[in-house]
Amino acid sequence: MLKIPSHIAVLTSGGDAPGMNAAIRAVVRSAVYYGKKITGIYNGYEGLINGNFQELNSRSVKYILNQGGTFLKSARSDRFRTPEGRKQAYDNLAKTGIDALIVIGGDGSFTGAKIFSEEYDFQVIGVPGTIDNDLYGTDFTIGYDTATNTAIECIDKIRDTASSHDRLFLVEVMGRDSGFIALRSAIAAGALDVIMPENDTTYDHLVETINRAGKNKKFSNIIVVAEGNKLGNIFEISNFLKGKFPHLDIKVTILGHLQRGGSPTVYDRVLASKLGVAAVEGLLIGRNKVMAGVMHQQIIYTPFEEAITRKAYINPELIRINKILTI
Ligand SMILES: Nc1ncnc2c1ncn2[C@@H]1O[C@H](COP(=O)(O)OP(=O)(O)O)[C@@H](O)[C@H]1O
Ligand SMILES: O=P(O)(O)OC[C@H]1O[C@](O)(COP(=O)(O)O)[C@@H](O)[C@@H]1O
Ligand SMILES: [Mg+2]
Repeated sequence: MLKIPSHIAVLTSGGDAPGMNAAIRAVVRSAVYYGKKITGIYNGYEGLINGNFQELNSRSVKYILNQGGTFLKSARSDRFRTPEGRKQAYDNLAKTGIDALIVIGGDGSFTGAKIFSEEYDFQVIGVPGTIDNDLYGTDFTIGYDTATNTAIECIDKIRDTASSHDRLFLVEVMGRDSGFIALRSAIAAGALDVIMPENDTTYDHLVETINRAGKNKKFSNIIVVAEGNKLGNIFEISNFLKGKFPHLDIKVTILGHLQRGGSPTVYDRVLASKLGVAAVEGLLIGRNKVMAGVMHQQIIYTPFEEAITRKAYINPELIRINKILTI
């Protein structure tokens, strides 16, 4: 028989992402709208284990829609990886009368959520919040659009100085195991090439690309490097290229955590609002162990198992387009 939850909890986990606040707001307001009790858990799974709970109401989430970060704070919790940690987490939920949980996070958070939900037969829904966009079951994750906008704002600035000095810049963007941020920012910023885990770039290919640029009289260039690429770290790549092209002035810039902050874009605010409502409505119709996502403009619920194990799709057409446009 379908058990409808009466008291929902929400937490943010893993790397923070712009738009997480908008998602929390949407969860809290829709829970209130449907007459449910709603509790915020601070510090992700660490707060779940420590009992760091706070009951929320619709006014608790005012003025956060446009704020980066997450007011509930986030954490990476080693204790939640242990059965003892998860037992403590369950005891705290049970003691507080919470009967459903919404986890806003990425692949790691959903792996933990799946294990916890199975261990304790606890109803859990995920909301994809990560700048990496590395989840199957949603076209965009919350934060990805803002992060790429931040990245291209920075790369545009690098472009100015690269052009003044006829330099080659290697720019590292985030993406622990994926090239989504790299590919999208490369296209938007007109980068000469992009090195990411999905395209197995070789040193030979890089040499060929730089030679081609020289022949086509492109004297200032940007190559976007995803941190998770398989060729090597950005300094190794730079040293190799310096050896091959001693006449080129080659510089390295690492954008790093800049990409994780800032006010969310309209796209991320709207996506977070849709997904926060979808998560609560999903719980109310009995969905469990699934992630709410938007694919082709439609809300869909994908089992955690698929969301974390199936590969999020990098569109090879974008790689082809970038090659054509940087001739
Ligand atoms: N195999 C696992 N078992 C239990 N918890 C996990 C597991 N993998 C990840 N988690 C929990 O999820 C948290 C967030 O995962 P992480 O990979 O850091 O971020 P994200 O969710 O953004 O991908 C981890 O710190 C840990 O507490
Ligand atoms: O902030 P930290 O802990 O240094 O982690 C950096 C990692 O987090 C990310 O920014 C986001 O990844 P997650 O959302 O999976 O946590 C990655 O791109 C990056 O590799
Ligand atoms: Mg992740």
